This record gives sequence, structure tokens and C-alpha cells, in this order.
Amino acid sequence: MEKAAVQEDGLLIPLIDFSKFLNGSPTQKVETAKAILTGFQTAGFIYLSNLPIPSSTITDAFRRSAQFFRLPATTKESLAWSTPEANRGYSSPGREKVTNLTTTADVSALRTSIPDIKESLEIGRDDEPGHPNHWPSEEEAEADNELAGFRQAMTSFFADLAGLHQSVMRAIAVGMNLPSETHFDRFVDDRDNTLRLLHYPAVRRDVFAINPGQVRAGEHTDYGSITLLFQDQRGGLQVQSPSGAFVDATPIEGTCVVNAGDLLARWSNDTIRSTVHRVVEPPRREGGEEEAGETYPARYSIAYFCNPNFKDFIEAIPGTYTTEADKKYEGIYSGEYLVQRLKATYA
Ligand SMILES: O=C(O)CCC(=O)C(=O)O
Ligand SMILES: [Fe+2]
Repeated sequence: MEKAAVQEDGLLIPLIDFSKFLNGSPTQKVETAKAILTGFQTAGFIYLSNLPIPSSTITDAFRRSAQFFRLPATTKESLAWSTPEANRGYSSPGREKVTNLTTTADVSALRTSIPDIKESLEIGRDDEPGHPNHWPSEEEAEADNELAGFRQAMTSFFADLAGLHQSVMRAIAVGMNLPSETHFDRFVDDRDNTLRLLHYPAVRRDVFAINPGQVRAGEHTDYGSITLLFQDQRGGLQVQSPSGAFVDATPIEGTCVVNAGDLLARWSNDTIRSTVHRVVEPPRREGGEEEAGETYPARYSIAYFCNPNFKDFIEAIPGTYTTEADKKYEGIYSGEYLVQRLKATYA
């Protein structure tokens, strides 16, 4: 049986060897798929190990992300995030406030009082008509040796992650006993996903002490189908338990945290859960080296937000309802749903 990555306060997040789904025996494959589905139905979160993406690719993406965020503020601002429809570009600290509040006035009041301490770069598929990515210019990349190959590396990583999205959706299809393992393939083949590089700058410890409620990223649920999240070893990610408490989702080397988003919950007629999470100051390590300093070191993470194709109409998955009356939601176009959600969170 698989192990628990997190087990606290009624929250059990399983640690699942994904190679057993991809390359295991037929029995291992089905068992792994069931474990994945169960994880999404109960915790809304799973950790996957033995990923089909080489660890060197992930390390390289983190290295390049850190290089990107070292660019001068003016350069990063020239790549600014523009519209919810495009959802591409750079967000400076304070620009986005992730939250479940849905009115712009509420969010803007919250943003002014306690901005998230983070900056990010959103990268979409590189071939969407009318929505180019905001890449550092060629001259920039040439002048700054470190940035050479940034676009190529990120688009290639994007493609690897799109493949992982498809594989996890196949596991869900097998776990749900759908007639075909490839049931969801046609819903994910446009790759309408967002690769988000995240940097939580080093921050003075007293910022958290002075401002109760200060966090690195506010509590929220994700919007799409699933999120593939890679975190460094700093810690700070927390997931809400059934009792409402926040439990540390401690980093485990070589794994990817995968959580279900709101649209998958809706698509599954609420049989899958989209669970609230946030990023706070790193947990204190007794006697740890960082205990002595005045600042918490920077944290980096990379989130890949997966979505059903924007053009697809999302209605309850077969098997998640018996009669029409069991369907909890109206069907909705994926793209419309996501733009609505993004409109509420950005300034
Ligand atoms: O940085 C993290 O670990 C989580 C970020 C996150 O939840 C998000 O961007 O939606
Ligand atoms: Fe999130």
C-alpha cells in the first residue's frame, strides 16, 4: 500500500508511486489509479513520486526561475501581466491576491490591507492566437547570459507537464471505471494550461509578527482541473483539514504535489474535492540555523495549472450521477468559467 505524505488532524494525503500507474502490472495500474482517485475524493491532494519527468528538468526549471526573478524590476515590469483573458506575464508583489472572495471590491480591500508577499510569471501555451507570452527579449537574454534558452526550456517544460496532466486524468478515468482510459484525452489536448513560476522573496520575520494574518499566499482553492505543484525545501505550504485547521504539506524531495481544482470538483459532481490551501511563513525548526536570522529565506515554487480545453463544455462526468436530478451544476464552458474566476483576483 502507498504511504502517507501528510497525516494530521484527519487529513491524509497519500504518497503515490506514479510509475506503477504508467509502467506497472495491470493490477498495480488499477490499484494506483484507485489510490489517486481516493486521494482526490478525500483530501483533494496527493503527492506523486517517480514522475515521468527527469529530476534534472525540474532542477533546471527552478534554476531558470531564480534567474528570471533576479532581473531588474523595470525589466520584469515591462513584461507585466495584462488581462484575465491572456493570463500571461509578470505580477509584482501585491498584484494578485489569491482568495475565494469573488467581488472585486472585497478583494481590493483585502489586497490593500495584507498583500501577498510574492511575485510570479505566468506562461501560457506558446501558440495561442492573440495571446503571446511575455518573454524577456532576445537582447535581454543575450546580454544576460544566464537567461539564454529561457523560452526554449520553459516551453519544453510546459509540454512535459501537459503530458503529466493527461496521464493523471487517465488515472482518474481508470479510477472512476470509465469505459475508456482515454476518456479525458479529448478534453485536455489543447493544453490550455498555465505554467506559473513563483518567488516568495526573503522576508523579515517581524513582518509576520507585526501583521496578524500576513501570509506568503492567502488561502484559496485552485480553479481548473488539477494543479501540479513543485516546491523547494523551505516549507510553508499548508492544506486545510476537515476540521478547518491548516496542516503543513511538508516538501518531499523528488515529488510533485497534485491537487484538484474547482472545475474538476464541479465536473465530478462534487465527488472530487478542491481543498483550500495557502502559503505561510516556514515552520520553525527548533535550534535550526535560520532560527537565528532576522529574515526567512526566499522560497520558490512552480505551479502548473491544468484546465480542460477552454472550448469544452463541462458537464457531470458519466458515473458521478444516476439521474439528471442528481446533477448539482449546470454545464459551463471551461474558458468562461476560468476567466470569470481570474477577473476577481487581479488588480
Ligand atoms: O507556492 C505554493 O506552494 C502554492 C502556490 C499556490 O497554491 C498557487 O499559486 O495557487
Ligand atoms: Fe493554489
